Amino acid sequence: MCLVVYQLRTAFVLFGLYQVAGANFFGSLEQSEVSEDQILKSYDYIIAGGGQSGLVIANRLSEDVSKTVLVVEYGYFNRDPSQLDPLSGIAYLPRYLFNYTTVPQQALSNRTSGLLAASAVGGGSTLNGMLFDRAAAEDYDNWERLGNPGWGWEGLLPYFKKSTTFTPPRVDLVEEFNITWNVHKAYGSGPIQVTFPDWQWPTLKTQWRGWDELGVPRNLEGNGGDAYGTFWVPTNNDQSYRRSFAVNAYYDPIHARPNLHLITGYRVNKVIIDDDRLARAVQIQERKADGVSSRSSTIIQATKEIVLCSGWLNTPLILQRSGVGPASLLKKAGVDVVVDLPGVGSNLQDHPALNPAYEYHTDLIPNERSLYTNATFAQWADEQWTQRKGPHSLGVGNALADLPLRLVDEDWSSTLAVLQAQDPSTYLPKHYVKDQIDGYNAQTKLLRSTLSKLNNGAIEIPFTGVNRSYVVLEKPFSRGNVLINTTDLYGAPTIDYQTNFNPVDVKILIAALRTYRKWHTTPSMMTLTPVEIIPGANITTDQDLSHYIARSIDPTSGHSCGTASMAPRKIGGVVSPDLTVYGVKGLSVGDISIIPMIPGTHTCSTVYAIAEKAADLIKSRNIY
Ligand SMILES: Cc1cc2nc3c(=O)[nH]c(=O)nc-3n(C[C@H](O)[C@H](O)[C@H](O)COP(=O)(O)OP(=O)(O)OC[C@H]3O[C@@H](n4cnc5c(N)ncnc54)[C@H](O)[C@@H]3O)c2cc1C
Repeated sequence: MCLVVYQLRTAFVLFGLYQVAGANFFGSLEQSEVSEDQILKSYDYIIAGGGQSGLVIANRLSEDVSKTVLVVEYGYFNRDPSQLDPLSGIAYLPRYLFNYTTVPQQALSNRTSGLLAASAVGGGSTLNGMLFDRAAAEDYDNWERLGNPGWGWEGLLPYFKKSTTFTPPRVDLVEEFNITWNVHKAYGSGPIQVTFPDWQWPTLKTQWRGWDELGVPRNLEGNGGDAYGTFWVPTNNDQSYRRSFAVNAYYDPIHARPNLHLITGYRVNKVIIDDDRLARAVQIQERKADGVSSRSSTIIQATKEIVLCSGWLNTPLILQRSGVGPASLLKKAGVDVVVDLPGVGSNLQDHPALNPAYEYHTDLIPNERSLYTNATFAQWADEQWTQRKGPHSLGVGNALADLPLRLVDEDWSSTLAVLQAQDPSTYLPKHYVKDQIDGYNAQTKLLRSTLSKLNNGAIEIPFTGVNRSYVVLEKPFSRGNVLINTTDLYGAPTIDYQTNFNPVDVKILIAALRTYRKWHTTPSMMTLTPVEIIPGANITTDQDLSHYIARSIDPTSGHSCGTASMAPRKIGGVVSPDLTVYGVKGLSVGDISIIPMIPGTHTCSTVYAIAEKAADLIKSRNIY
């Protein structure tokens, strides 16, 4: 009897959805996209945020045609074809980003900073740099060691593979540049296409030799758990070097599913949680250019689960507006406390990055500048690109040096000893309670052990055959936070990275800048006659280097995470290893916020794996 009722209900819902989707096909909205008037009163699953993780989870949950899925996305589609080209990865269009700034960063001469939080269908994957790498196995194993069974490298590898398909580049390029990879170890047959471009600058070979001469070991495949030393990294492009991302890989192929709805230009204001602490519905509201909506808000019910995928910035804000967060903050903001969960919005981490530069006086030709200085070469490059070949297929580059602390800092053991001797509360945000301090202690204990090993990186230096690079802090010890505006719940939040607040971060960065210089003194690099431009060869003392760092470091590489951290509740966690929010039923998080300790990698590939795993976890607890 129950089964019959269930089938009737499902058939009714599917019929309703099919009608709506059919109507969209002839309208201005994309198929599967609905307007507010077409939206149903209730869905099995509601996903807050149609960014990178949201679209993966929407795809997987709607595979079961008996389940209805609604995705609510604040941003809009970006269907401009140029957004698929490799160079789009360095032009972060402001209209697809949230427009907030941080509070003054105390350790950065009180500078404020912009931030990178995507606001578009496909989220970060729609505009990111497309470098497609993963961290060393050790970094994910630390998530598991922190108290998250199933989230180590072995637990994530099937999901890394499930999300990705690798295609080798042309053979002569492979031979000329000694490009290496290991399909079996790293890749599967998933929706995201990855490959190497059709071009590399000749100077890249010199740079590789420089790292060899410095004693940095080469790894054949970084994406198989060995992301340390030097290694090649593919980009998430298809074989015509077009961006392969959450929209064209996970959404477009299934956009006509009748059980899937997507509404764009709407904000999830909050989750409505009943007296039994069951998440029952979301309140959504139309977005307007000036941020003010003319319409009143609408409530949509979820019968199985609400999944927050609004990213590192907005997932904690939605939780806080819903009454889940630090009680003292919520009371100040006039929000009724549903669950006092101090970790919501804390534990913010990113990869602070410096951008030093050299002039190569005897650079190889052609080089990147040839595109502007040599008309014949530029014309040839343009012609090549009409066949989707040549220099324009190269985006952000494909080689990384991921340097273990021991190769960066001669004094590494005393650096780690400084950490051990620290009173952690000195450098943590002032509102941290005991559980959070205990959690931070657990993290630093793991990081001290990890950084004493050679199987992971403390500093990343991408090299692309050009004369400038980034020096990136992979495992920062400073922690920040994202807190709602207590006078206007939808106003600009308080965003504080506390970049370099812990002096150990500065110590490691100084050692890294010196290593970067040392690389330029190797015999191979000296053939380029490099002359330091930024920060400048006259900046040599620790004090001068730390001033340069404070003046110029960018607090973000676009890898912000940790603000709804997966960890035991007694050490400040927000979600359990099954990704459900502590203290609330029917509510989970499936995006980058759940990362407890930032991995030493660009985060896109890791987010695909998290979202794929999240979808399996959600399905497994909602079988009926
Ligand atoms: C500019 C930039 C460059 C990057 N470069 C690289 C790179 O080269 N390589 C790499 O590996 N990684 C890179 N990253 C990181 C990577 O893209 C992100 O870590 C990843 O996309 C995060 O996915 P997510 O699903 O957690 O969040 P997002 O993809 O950001 O999705 C969150 C979505 O939620 C929506 N949203 C927010 N609030 C609400 C609300 N209240 N209601 C409804 N919807 C809401 C947003 O509009 C957004 O679409 C970059 C990121 C950025 C921003």
